[in-house]
Amino acid sequence: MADSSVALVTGAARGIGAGIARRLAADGFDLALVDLSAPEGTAGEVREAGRRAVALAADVTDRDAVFGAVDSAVAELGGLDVVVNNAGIALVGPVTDVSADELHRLFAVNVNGVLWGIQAAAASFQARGVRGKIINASSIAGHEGFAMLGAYSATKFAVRALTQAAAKELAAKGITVNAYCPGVVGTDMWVEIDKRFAELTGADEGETYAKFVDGIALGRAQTPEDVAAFVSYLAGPDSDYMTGQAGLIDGGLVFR
Ligand SMILES: NC(=O)C1=CN([C@@H]2O[C@H](COP(=O)(O)OP(=O)(O)OC[C@H]3O[C@@H](n4cnc5c(N)ncnc54)[C@H](O)[C@@H]3O)[C@@H](O)[C@H]2O)C=CC1
Ligand SMILES: CC(=O)C(C)=O
Repeated sequence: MADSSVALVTGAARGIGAGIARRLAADGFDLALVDLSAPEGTAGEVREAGRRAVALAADVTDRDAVFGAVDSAVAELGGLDVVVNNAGIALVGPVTDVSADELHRLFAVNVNGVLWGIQAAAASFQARGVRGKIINASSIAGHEGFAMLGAYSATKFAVRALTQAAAKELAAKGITVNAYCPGVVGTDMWVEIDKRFAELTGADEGETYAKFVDGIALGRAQTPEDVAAFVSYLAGPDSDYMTGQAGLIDGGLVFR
């Protein structure tokens, strides 16, 4: 990888996005970090690792804001080679009860946000003649519909569809598009999922998380670093011949 490679990561303030930022910094990338509020903490970690970082506030549901973040990354860091559309939210509840407002918000973040990121990345790569890489957050829930996570699962299936179609459309330009599909990662998102399961089903707090982790063949919950190691591969030259894939990285939970 060239010394000046730049990656942009959305949802970089915490959890998997922060883990990806730390890993890509260790790989030698400079980082543009995007979240609802500028993720200064993660940017500080990247700088401590010896790489340049800019922290940008943008809501991924806002197409103009996403294009603006990509433009800022290029302007402030002198280029952009990799875009990781990681930001996402969860929604727990039976498919029979999901409201129109909940569904609208969920799709706005998890699907529209990824689509705006693909569009902004593709436009920027093509304008600069960069054979860039676009990497999207799907999930085990993008390969299997999970009870109480049906609407969320639908958004992650949609991310796989966008990944496949964009890969086909952009291959001739030398741009690859892939997705990562984590399993049960011990982030704030899972704290919220577990709490909501408890409220809705009467399970004890911690019980749902423990049950999911129990199903993992490798016998432990996943860390952001486990996910980031796969994203590092997708962002680097070793994955140059891979496009349109949505790879499971889940410790052995969903087998496809
Ligand atoms: N935690 C898990 O077990 C799994 C997570 N994933 C996916 O990985 C991605 C990251 O998940 P986690 O780190 O666990 O989540 P998290 O909830 O810990 O962090 C998500 C980050 O995204 C940001 N964000 C949310 N909405 C945003 C918006 N509209 N614009 C900009 N930033 C926004 C949040 O502020 C937060 O910093 C998500 O797409 C999630 O669906 C997939 C499979 C498993
Ligand atoms: C949060 C998530 O994607 C699952 C299924 O754990």
